[in-house]
Amino acid sequence: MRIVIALGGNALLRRSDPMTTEVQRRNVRVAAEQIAPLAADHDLVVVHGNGPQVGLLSLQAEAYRGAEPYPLDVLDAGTQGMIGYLVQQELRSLLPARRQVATLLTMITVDPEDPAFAAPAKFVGPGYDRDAAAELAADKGWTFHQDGSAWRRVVPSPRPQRILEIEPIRWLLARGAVVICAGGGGIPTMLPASERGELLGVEAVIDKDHAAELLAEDVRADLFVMATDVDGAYLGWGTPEQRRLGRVAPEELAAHAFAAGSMGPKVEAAARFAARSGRRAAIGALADITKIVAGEAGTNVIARTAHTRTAQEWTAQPRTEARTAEARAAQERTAQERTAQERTPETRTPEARTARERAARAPAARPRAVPRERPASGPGTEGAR
Ligand SMILES: Nc1ncnc2c1ncn2[C@@H]1O[C@H](COP(=O)(O)OP(=O)(O)O)[C@@H](O)[C@H]1O
Ligand SMILES: NC(=O)OP(=O)(O)O
Repeated sequence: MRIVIALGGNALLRRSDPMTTEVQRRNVRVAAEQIAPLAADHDLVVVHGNGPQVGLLSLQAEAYRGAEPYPLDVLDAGTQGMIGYLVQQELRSLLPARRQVATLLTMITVDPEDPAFAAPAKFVGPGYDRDAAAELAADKGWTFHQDGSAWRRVVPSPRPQRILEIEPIRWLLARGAVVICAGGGGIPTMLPASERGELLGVEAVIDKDHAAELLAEDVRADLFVMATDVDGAYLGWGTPEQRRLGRVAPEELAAHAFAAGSMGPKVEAAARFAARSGRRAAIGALADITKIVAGEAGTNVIARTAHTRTAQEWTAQPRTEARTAEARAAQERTAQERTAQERTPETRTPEARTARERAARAPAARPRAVPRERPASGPGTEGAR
């Protein structure tokens, strides 16, 4: 089987854990011990979260006054290296020497018009008590939402559209490597308005469950597993009546509400994958990965209509390729429109040309206008996670 496994950032750094390298390594080792035995029989792609880690890097960046803090896209890239390194190292230590493990920096495109830019919802960094969160919000202009009993910073989390490195990911898989990619949901990236324009990083953190789902479709995974710090998706979560879902169809999940920024994206990603692929998606505890793969643990999302999906439908164009084709067609249309405008005498003036060029650049320029949640005045008082 080909399996995409998404490891939760909160599972790698649990809320009660101190945010140290050693603690993360210990948690990564738990994950690696679960994943390594699967590598003998399966193609494996590992995606990791970065919520706690990217927030911590941001706090550290804010503490140094000698330079502008690094933007979130750069910090996202940092977490791909940092966490990817730990996962790669721990897996290599457990796998036979001949089995290659590779971590790939992965950029994923997002839509500048995504409504998520106006409604930050992705939890990052440590948890605070209410007063400490209010102080940081006032000091740095950050937004905080309640996450369980703690308050955590939230940042925009636009939907992933296209995985720019999908080809190298497939090359590595075809050569038998265990691939660690799309870490932290990928580095959010804006496509240029024209083929030759520059790619731009975006101040955001993509949800790694949505990114992993896109990836699972793009690599034609047989199974998509989201491993986190709970043993499944619960109905009535946090109430005395809470009940874990065992096996469920995607359309049944749509009838229930799940928490935005945590279980919500997992449930949505699982339902989407199961419905589109006819294959199984599962949500469960990091320590249970082997059992989840065997279908013996977690919340398993399986389409009722799986048998009606033909192999031909599932082998049709993957989403990233479909988006690429759409984007190319849009670029060609824009180029044709521009050529037509240039042929029109009244648009040939320098002013008209400048306005047109500005308009062409506008979508790509937008992410720079996404509020940078700053300024800073030293590190905040952190509560326990
Ligand atoms: N309905 C629910 N069922 C189970 N867990 C839930 C539910 N609603 C919210 N949660 C929370 O979701 C968390 C897992 O999501 P998240 O923190 O985003 O995980 P990760 O970072 O590991 O991907 C759990 O620790 C739990 O506190
Ligand atoms: N990027 C992301 O979704 O990270 P978490 O899994 O840590 O929330």
